[in-house]
Amino acid sequence: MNKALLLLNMGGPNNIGEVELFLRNMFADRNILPMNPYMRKFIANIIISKRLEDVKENYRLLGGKSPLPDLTAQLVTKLRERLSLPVYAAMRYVPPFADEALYRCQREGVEELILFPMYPQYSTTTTLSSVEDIEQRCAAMGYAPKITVIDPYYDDYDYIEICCEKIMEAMKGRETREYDLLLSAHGLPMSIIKAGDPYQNQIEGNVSAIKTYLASKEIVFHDIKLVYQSKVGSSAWLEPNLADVLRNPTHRKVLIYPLAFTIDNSETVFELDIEHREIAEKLKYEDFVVAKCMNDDEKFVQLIVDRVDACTV
Ligand SMILES: C=CC1=C(C)c2cc3[nH]c(cc4nc(cc5[nH]c(cc1n2)c(C)c5CCC(=O)O)C(CCC(=O)O)=C4C)c(C)c3C=C
Ligand SMILES: [Fe+2]
Ligand SMILES: [Fe+2]
Repeated sequence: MNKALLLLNMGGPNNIGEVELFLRNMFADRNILPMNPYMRKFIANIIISKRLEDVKENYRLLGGKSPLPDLTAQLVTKLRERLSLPVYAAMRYVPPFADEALYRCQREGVEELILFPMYPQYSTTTTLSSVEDIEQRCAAMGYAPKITVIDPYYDDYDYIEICCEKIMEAMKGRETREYDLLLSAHGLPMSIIKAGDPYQNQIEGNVSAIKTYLASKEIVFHDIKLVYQSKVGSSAWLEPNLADVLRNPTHRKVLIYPLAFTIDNSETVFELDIEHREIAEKLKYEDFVVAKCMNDDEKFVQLIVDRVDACTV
Protein backbone atom coordinates (compact mmCIF):
# COMPACT_ATOMS: atom_id res chain seq x y z
CA MET A 1 0.00 0.00 0.00
CA ASN A 2 1.21 3.55 -0.87
CA LYS A 3 1.79 5.44 2.39
CA ALA A 4 2.71 8.97 3.55
CA LEU A 5 3.74 10.38 6.92
CA LEU A 6 2.14 13.54 8.33
CA LEU A 7 3.55 15.29 11.42
CA LEU A 8 0.66 16.80 13.38
CA ASN A 9 1.09 20.04 15.32
CA MET A 10 -0.84 23.24 16.04
CA GLY A 11 1.68 25.38 14.15
CA GLY A 12 2.96 28.83 14.96
CA PRO A 13 2.57 32.19 13.18
CA ASN A 14 4.96 32.50 10.20
CA ASN A 15 4.73 36.31 10.43
CA ILE A 16 3.02 38.98 12.58
CA GLY A 17 0.04 39.06 10.20
CA GLU A 18 -0.66 35.39 11.00
CA VAL A 19 -0.94 35.93 14.77
CA GLU A 20 -4.63 36.84 14.49
CA LEU A 21 -5.32 33.87 12.19
CA PHE A 22 -3.58 31.57 14.71
CA LEU A 23 -5.69 32.87 17.61
CA ARG A 24 -8.96 32.93 15.58
CA ASN A 25 -8.51 29.34 14.39
CA MET A 26 -7.43 28.16 17.86
CA PHE A 27 -10.47 29.67 19.57
CA ALA A 28 -12.83 28.49 16.82
CA ASP A 29 -11.72 24.92 17.69
CA ARG A 30 -14.49 23.09 19.60
CA ASN A 31 -11.85 20.91 21.27
CA ILE A 32 -10.11 24.01 22.73
CA LEU A 33 -13.36 25.75 23.76
CA PRO A 34 -15.96 22.96 24.14
CA MET A 35 -19.26 24.90 24.24
CA ASN A 36 -22.03 25.89 21.83
CA PRO A 37 -20.76 27.77 18.72
CA TYR A 38 -22.40 31.11 19.69
CA MET A 39 -20.83 31.06 23.16
CA ARG A 40 -17.48 30.00 21.63
CA LYS A 41 -17.51 32.95 19.23
CA PHE A 42 -18.40 35.33 22.07
CA ILE A 43 -15.58 34.04 24.36
CA ALA A 44 -13.12 33.93 21.43
CA ASN A 45 -13.78 37.60 20.62
CA ILE A 46 -13.20 38.57 24.25
CA ILE A 47 -9.92 36.61 24.55
CA ILE A 48 -8.63 37.79 21.16
CA SER A 49 -9.43 41.45 21.74
CA LYS A 50 -7.66 41.23 25.12
CA ARG A 51 -4.59 39.29 23.92
CA LEU A 52 -3.94 40.14 20.26
CA GLU A 53 -1.64 43.15 20.66
CA ASP A 54 0.30 41.57 23.57
CA VAL A 55 0.76 38.31 21.69
CA LYS A 56 1.92 40.19 18.54
CA GLU A 57 4.45 42.04 20.69
CA ASN A 58 5.74 38.70 22.05
CA TYR A 59 6.31 37.41 18.50
CA ARG A 60 8.02 40.70 17.54
CA LEU A 61 10.54 39.99 20.30
CA LEU A 62 11.16 36.61 18.63
CA GLY A 63 12.01 38.30 15.30
CA GLY A 64 8.43 38.51 13.99
CA LYS A 65 7.53 34.81 13.88
CA SER A 66 7.32 31.57 15.83
CA PRO A 67 10.42 29.34 15.71
CA LEU A 68 8.15 26.29 15.32
CA PRO A 69 7.62 26.27 11.50
CA ASP A 70 11.35 26.42 10.63
CA LEU A 71 12.30 23.83 13.27
CA THR A 72 9.57 21.53 11.96
CA ALA A 73 10.80 22.01 8.37
CA GLN A 74 14.30 20.94 9.48
CA LEU A 75 12.89 17.79 11.07
CA VAL A 76 10.87 17.03 7.90
CA THR A 77 14.06 17.37 5.80
CA LYS A 78 15.88 14.85 8.01
CA LEU A 79 12.96 12.42 7.94
CA ARG A 80 12.77 12.60 4.13
CA GLU A 81 16.44 11.52 4.01
CA ARG A 82 15.69 8.54 6.24
CA LEU A 83 12.30 7.33 4.99
CA SER A 84 11.23 6.08 1.60
CA LEU A 85 7.76 7.66 1.80
CA PRO A 86 6.53 11.26 1.43
CA VAL A 87 6.77 13.29 4.68
CA TYR A 88 4.75 16.47 5.35
CA ALA A 89 3.97 18.81 8.26
CA ALA A 90 0.23 19.33 8.86
CA MET A 91 -0.52 22.30 11.10
CA ARG A 92 -3.87 22.94 12.75
CA TYR A 93 -4.13 26.75 12.99
CA VAL A 94 -1.73 28.35 10.46
CA PRO A 95 -0.04 27.21 7.19
CA PRO A 96 1.13 24.69 6.20
CA PHE A 97 -2.42 23.39 6.81
CA ALA A 98 -3.14 19.69 6.29
CA ASP A 99 -4.79 20.51 2.92
CA GLU A 100 -1.44 21.08 1.21
CA ALA A 101 -0.26 17.58 2.13
CA LEU A 102 -3.64 15.93 1.54
CA TYR A 103 -4.05 17.26 -2.02
CA ARG A 104 -0.57 15.96 -2.91
CA CYS A 105 -1.28 12.60 -1.28
CA GLN A 106 -4.58 12.30 -3.14
CA ARG A 107 -2.90 13.22 -6.47
CA GLU A 108 -0.07 10.76 -5.87
CA GLY A 109 -2.41 7.90 -5.00
CA VAL A 110 -1.44 7.58 -1.32
CA GLU A 111 -3.70 4.94 0.23
CA GLU A 112 -2.62 5.20 3.88
CA LEU A 113 -1.80 8.27 6.00
CA ILE A 114 0.43 7.65 9.01
CA LEU A 115 -0.23 10.47 11.48
CA PHE A 116 2.56 11.19 13.98
CA PRO A 117 1.38 13.60 16.71
CA MET A 118 4.17 15.99 17.74
CA TYR A 119 2.50 15.80 21.17
CA PRO A 120 3.91 12.97 23.35
CA GLN A 121 0.74 12.94 25.52
CA TYR A 122 -2.77 12.56 24.08
CA SER A 123 -5.24 15.37 24.61
CA THR A 124 -8.58 16.13 22.98
CA THR A 125 -7.24 19.71 22.58
CA THR A 126 -4.20 18.62 20.55
CA THR A 127 -4.02 15.13 18.99
CA LEU A 128 -7.79 14.62 18.66
CA SER A 129 -8.23 18.13 17.27
CA SER A 130 -5.62 17.50 14.54
CA VAL A 131 -6.93 14.01 13.68
CA GLU A 132 -10.52 15.31 13.37
CA ASP A 133 -9.24 18.18 11.18
CA ILE A 134 -7.62 15.68 8.81
CA GLU A 135 -10.69 13.43 8.73
CA GLN A 136 -12.92 16.42 7.91
CA ARG A 137 -10.60 17.75 5.20
CA CYS A 138 -10.34 14.27 3.61
CA ALA A 139 -14.14 13.93 3.61
CA ALA A 140 -14.53 17.38 2.02
CA MET A 141 -12.07 16.38 -0.74
CA GLY A 142 -13.73 13.03 -1.39
CA TYR A 143 -10.50 11.32 -0.35
CA ALA A 144 -10.76 8.14 1.77
CA PRO A 145 -7.28 6.86 2.71
CA LYS A 146 -6.70 4.44 5.60
CA ILE A 147 -5.70 6.57 8.62
CA THR A 148 -3.23 5.22 11.19
CA VAL A 149 -2.52 7.38 14.24
CA ILE A 150 0.74 6.66 16.09
CA ASP A 151 0.09 5.98 19.80
CA PRO A 152 1.13 8.44 22.52
CA TYR A 153 4.81 7.89 23.38
CA TYR A 154 5.00 9.73 26.74
CA ASP A 155 6.32 6.67 28.59
CA ASP A 156 8.26 4.90 25.82
CA TYR A 157 11.82 4.10 26.89
CA ASP A 158 13.52 5.76 23.90
CA TYR A 159 11.44 8.95 24.32
CA ILE A 160 12.24 9.14 28.05
CA GLU A 161 15.93 8.61 27.26
CA ILE A 162 15.89 11.64 24.90
CA CYS A 163 14.04 13.77 27.52
CA CYS A 164 16.79 12.94 30.03
CA GLU A 165 19.56 13.62 27.49
CA LYS A 166 18.06 17.06 26.77
CA ILE A 167 17.93 17.72 30.52
CA MET A 168 21.59 16.74 30.98
CA GLU A 169 22.64 18.66 27.82
CA ALA A 170 21.12 21.84 29.33
CA MET A 171 22.95 21.24 32.63
CA LYS A 172 26.29 21.59 30.76
CA GLY A 173 28.24 19.93 33.59
CA ARG A 174 26.47 21.84 36.41
CA GLU A 175 26.02 19.81 39.65
CA THR A 176 22.49 18.28 39.47
CA ARG A 177 22.21 17.99 43.30
CA GLU A 178 22.22 21.80 43.48
CA TYR A 179 19.25 22.24 41.09
CA ASP A 180 15.48 21.84 41.23
CA LEU A 181 14.28 20.17 38.02
CA LEU A 182 10.92 21.68 37.03
CA LEU A 183 9.13 19.48 34.49
CA SER A 184 6.82 22.00 32.85
CA ALA A 185 3.77 20.79 30.93
CA HIS A 186 1.34 23.00 29.01
CA GLY A 187 -1.70 23.57 31.24
CA LEU A 188 -5.30 22.62 30.48
CA PRO A 189 -8.62 23.82 31.94
CA MET A 190 -9.84 21.51 34.75
CA SER A 191 -13.22 21.30 32.97
CA ILE A 192 -11.52 19.46 30.07
CA ILE A 193 -9.74 17.05 32.47
CA LYS A 194 -13.01 16.41 34.36
CA ALA A 195 -14.72 15.59 31.05
CA GLY A 196 -12.30 12.64 30.73
CA ASP A 197 -9.24 13.97 28.86
CA PRO A 198 -6.33 11.57 29.66
CA TYR A 199 -3.67 14.34 29.38
CA GLN A 200 -3.02 14.81 33.12
CA ASN A 201 -2.61 11.04 33.69
CA GLN A 202 -0.19 10.79 30.77
CA ILE A 203 1.79 13.82 31.97
CA GLU A 204 2.08 12.17 35.39
CA GLY A 205 3.19 8.91 33.72
CA ASN A 206 5.83 10.90 31.77
CA VAL A 207 7.11 12.46 35.01
CA SER A 208 7.31 9.08 36.82
CA ALA A 209 9.21 7.56 33.89
CA ILE A 210 11.74 10.45 33.88
CA LYS A 211 12.25 10.05 37.65
CA THR A 212 12.80 6.29 37.27
CA TYR A 213 15.25 6.76 34.38
CA LEU A 214 17.28 9.44 36.21
CA ALA A 215 17.42 7.23 39.34
CA SER A 216 18.61 4.27 37.24
CA LYS A 217 21.51 6.45 36.02
CA GLU A 218 22.17 7.68 39.60
CA ILE A 219 21.42 11.26 38.54
CA VAL A 220 20.14 13.11 41.62
CA PHE A 221 18.48 16.57 41.53
CA HIS A 222 17.81 18.67 44.66
CA ASP A 223 14.11 18.14 43.86
CA ILE A 224 11.95 17.22 40.83
CA LYS A 225 8.57 18.95 40.48
CA LEU A 226 5.75 18.80 37.94
CA VAL A 227 4.38 22.26 37.06
CA TYR A 228 1.93 23.59 34.43
CA GLN A 229 2.55 26.65 32.24
CA SER A 230 0.70 28.98 29.85
CA LYS A 231 -2.65 29.44 31.62
CA VAL A 232 -5.16 31.49 29.60
CA GLY A 233 -8.23 33.18 31.17
CA SER A 234 -9.64 33.03 34.69
CA SER A 235 -11.15 29.52 34.91
CA ALA A 236 -9.48 26.75 36.98
CA TRP A 237 -6.53 25.11 35.18
CA LEU A 238 -4.19 22.29 36.20
CA GLU A 239 -1.97 23.18 39.17
CA PRO A 240 0.63 24.06 40.33
CA ASN A 241 1.16 26.94 37.95
CA LEU A 242 4.81 27.49 36.99
CA ALA A 243 4.72 31.29 37.49
CA ASP A 244 3.32 30.83 41.04
CA VAL A 245 6.01 28.25 41.85
CA LEU A 246 8.74 30.61 40.60
CA ARG A 247 7.28 33.54 42.59
CA ASN A 248 7.45 31.51 45.82
CA PRO A 249 10.98 30.14 45.69
CA THR A 250 12.08 27.41 48.06
CA HIS A 251 15.32 27.00 46.11
CA ARG A 252 17.05 29.42 43.73
CA LYS A 253 18.77 27.22 41.16
CA VAL A 254 16.33 25.75 38.65
CA LEU A 255 16.34 23.88 35.37
CA ILE A 256 13.07 23.89 33.41
CA TYR A 257 12.32 21.09 30.94
CA PRO A 258 9.30 21.68 28.63
CA LEU A 259 7.43 18.38 28.88
CA ALA A 260 4.51 18.72 26.45
CA PHE A 261 6.33 20.01 23.37
CA THR A 262 8.75 18.24 21.07
CA ILE A 263 9.48 21.39 19.01
CA ASP A 264 10.56 24.73 20.48
CA ASN A 265 7.92 27.46 20.13
CA SER A 266 6.85 30.77 21.62
CA GLU A 267 5.87 29.02 24.87
CA THR A 268 9.45 27.82 25.36
CA VAL A 269 11.66 30.53 23.81
CA PHE A 270 9.45 33.47 24.88
CA GLU A 271 7.32 32.44 27.86
CA LEU A 272 9.92 30.28 29.61
CA ASP A 273 13.20 31.79 28.47
CA ILE A 274 12.21 35.51 28.48
CA GLU A 275 9.08 36.09 30.64
CA HIS A 276 9.77 33.56 33.38
CA ARG A 277 13.49 34.37 33.39
CA GLU A 278 12.49 37.97 34.29
CA ILE A 279 10.55 36.67 37.33
CA ALA A 280 13.60 34.64 38.41
CA GLU A 281 15.96 37.61 37.96
CA LYS A 282 13.71 39.90 40.04
CA LEU A 283 13.64 37.31 42.83
CA LYS A 284 17.43 36.88 42.74
CA TYR A 285 17.56 33.30 41.53
CA GLU A 286 21.21 32.15 41.37
CA ASP A 287 20.71 30.26 38.13
CA PHE A 288 17.78 29.75 35.71
CA VAL A 289 18.24 27.27 32.86
CA VAL A 290 15.70 26.30 30.17
CA ALA A 291 16.31 23.03 28.30
CA LYS A 292 15.76 22.68 24.57
CA CYS A 293 13.02 20.56 23.03
CA MET A 294 13.95 17.53 20.91
CA ASN A 295 13.50 19.43 17.61
CA ASP A 296 15.55 17.60 14.94
CA ASP A 297 17.76 15.67 17.39
CA GLU A 298 19.06 12.49 15.67
CA LYS A 299 17.56 10.27 18.37
CA PHE A 300 14.13 11.86 17.93
CA VAL A 301 14.44 11.36 14.16
CA GLN A 302 15.23 7.70 14.91
CA LEU A 303 12.23 7.41 17.24
CA ILE A 304 9.89 8.65 14.49
CA VAL A 305 11.55 6.39 11.89
CA ASP A 306 11.09 3.38 14.23
CA ARG A 307 7.40 4.15 14.84
CA VAL A 308 6.80 4.57 11.08
CA ASP A 309 8.74 1.36 10.26
CA ALA A 310 6.53 -0.51 12.73
CA CYS A 311 3.50 0.58 10.61
CA THR A 312 5.05 -0.27 7.27
CA VAL A 313 6.13 -3.91 7.79
C1 LIG B 1 -7.84 27.62 26.07
C2 LIG B 1 -6.64 27.88 25.63
C3 LIG B 1 -5.57 26.95 25.30
C4 LIG B 1 -5.45 25.56 25.47
C5 LIG B 1 -6.45 24.61 26.09
C6 LIG B 1 -4.17 25.17 24.95
C7 LIG B 1 -3.65 23.87 24.95
C8 LIG B 1 -2.40 23.51 24.44
N1 LIG B 1 -1.54 24.30 23.70
C9 LIG B 1 -0.38 23.61 23.43
C10 LIG B 1 0.74 24.07 22.70
C11 LIG B 1 0.94 25.40 22.26
N2 LIG B 1 0.15 26.49 22.51
C12 LIG B 1 0.71 27.59 21.90
C13 LIG B 1 0.22 28.89 21.92
C14 LIG B 1 -0.99 29.27 22.50
N3 LIG B 1 -1.87 28.45 23.19
C15 LIG B 1 -2.96 29.20 23.60
C16 LIG B 1 -4.09 28.73 24.29
C17 LIG B 1 -4.35 27.39 24.66
N4 LIG B 1 -3.55 26.29 24.47
C18 LIG B 1 -2.75 30.55 23.13
C19 LIG B 1 -3.70 31.70 23.34
C20 LIG B 1 -1.53 30.59 22.44
C21 LIG B 1 -0.92 31.79 21.72
C22 LIG B 1 0.25 32.39 22.39
C23 LIG B 1 -0.08 33.00 23.72
O1 LIG B 1 -1.16 33.58 23.86
O2 LIG B 1 0.73 32.88 24.64
C24 LIG B 1 1.90 27.20 21.23
C25 LIG B 1 2.88 28.16 20.55
C26 LIG B 1 2.99 28.12 19.06
C27 LIG B 1 4.00 29.12 18.60
O3 LIG B 1 3.59 30.19 18.16
O4 LIG B 1 5.20 28.93 18.68
C28 LIG B 1 2.05 25.83 21.43
C29 LIG B 1 3.14 24.94 20.89
C30 LIG B 1 -0.52 22.31 23.99
C31 LIG B 1 0.54 21.21 23.91
C32 LIG B 1 -1.76 22.25 24.62
C33 LIG B 1 -2.42 21.17 25.37
C34 LIG B 1 -1.87 20.17 25.95
FE1 LIG C 1 -1.45 26.48 23.89
FE1 LIG D 1 1.49 31.36 26.48
